[in-house]
Amino acid sequence: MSGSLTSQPAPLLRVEGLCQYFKTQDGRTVHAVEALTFDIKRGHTVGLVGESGSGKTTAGRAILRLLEPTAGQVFFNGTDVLSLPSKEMKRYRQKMQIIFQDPFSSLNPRMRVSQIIGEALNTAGYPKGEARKARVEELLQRVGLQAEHADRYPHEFSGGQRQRIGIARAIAVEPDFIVADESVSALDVSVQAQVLNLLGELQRSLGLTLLFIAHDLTVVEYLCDEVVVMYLGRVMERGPCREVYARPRHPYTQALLSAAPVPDPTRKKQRIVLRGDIPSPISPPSGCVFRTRCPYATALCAADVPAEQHVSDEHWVSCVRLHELNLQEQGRHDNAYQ
Ligand SMILES: Nc1ncnc2c1ncn2[C@@H]1O[C@H](COP(=O)(O)OP(=O)(O)OP(=O)(O)O)[C@@H](O)[C@H]1O
Repeated sequence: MSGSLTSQPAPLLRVEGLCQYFKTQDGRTVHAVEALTFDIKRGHTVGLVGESGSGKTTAGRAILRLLEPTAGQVFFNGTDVLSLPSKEMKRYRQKMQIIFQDPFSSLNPRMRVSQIIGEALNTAGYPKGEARKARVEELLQRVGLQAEHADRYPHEFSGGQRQRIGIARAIAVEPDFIVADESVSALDVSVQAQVLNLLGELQRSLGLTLLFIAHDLTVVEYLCDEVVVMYLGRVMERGPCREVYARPRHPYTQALLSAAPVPDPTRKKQRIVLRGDIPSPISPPSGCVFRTRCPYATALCAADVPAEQHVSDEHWVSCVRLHELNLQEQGRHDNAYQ
């Protein structure tokens, strides 16, 4: 969205070495998020992508401290929010909001829209009375609904309208940062596009910083400045969308992009089909977690967890064979022109 900006704003959010484990009933450990590191510049939108089970939702919730992370730090405007006592955290909660995945279960069915949004205004200490009523109406109009919708219950709305109510609730407290968790996936394509446009418009006009959690790579390319690609709890590749989409360097990103539909049918591409299923996060593979499905894996990949390698600008890739694979690609390319 703001990818065309030439100046580089400072990060509003920095996630460092974030780990979120869960214990199963039989005492085993689920490594849902492992050593997650990335940042989001103020006013930027970052897309978090990966297959189902890669840890995206857990990461979003851990960042907002809706879960208590196992390890790591989350700096919001320079403050490590994970180490804040709960009283101080309350103040930060207002600045960091979430739009939930499912517009059907995230709104209390027994509350009118005015109460749902009013509840958010309560937590922000907004005064009651006429001013609040006016604020609710203003928020509804801001998200493309009407003032009279304030008296209705969630079941009286369509999926797209409910999503808009969720967005109004999130922006009611004037946050700086919003996690939007697949906020459009439950909707049909045209409604999805309208909600995406609304999010984009609000991001620009309110100067919001967004973490957009999604399966759909096309949506991320459309909406986001940077992308973080996760697999089995770990980051495989991250960087500016224009760079990662044009030159994906990690075999997993290449496979994901090869499976995404291309809007332009003349841009033909070969689909990379990954073998096997995603392993269990209870016993992730040693070394590179992607190696059991990677077409290029060698014994080297099982040895150590690959360190992130700097490719260009702010483009990082976690693959020990990165340079070797790139040389091979280069060789193929050169041969093709001989
Ligand atoms: N409370 C929990 N207890 C145990 N395991 C959990 C818990 N929450 C998530 N997990 C596991 O953590 C892993 C990551 O789940 P998560 O929902 O974060 O992935 P995701 O990438 O958001 O998937 P999806 O795209 O399907 O929403 C999964 O294996 C999931 O089963």
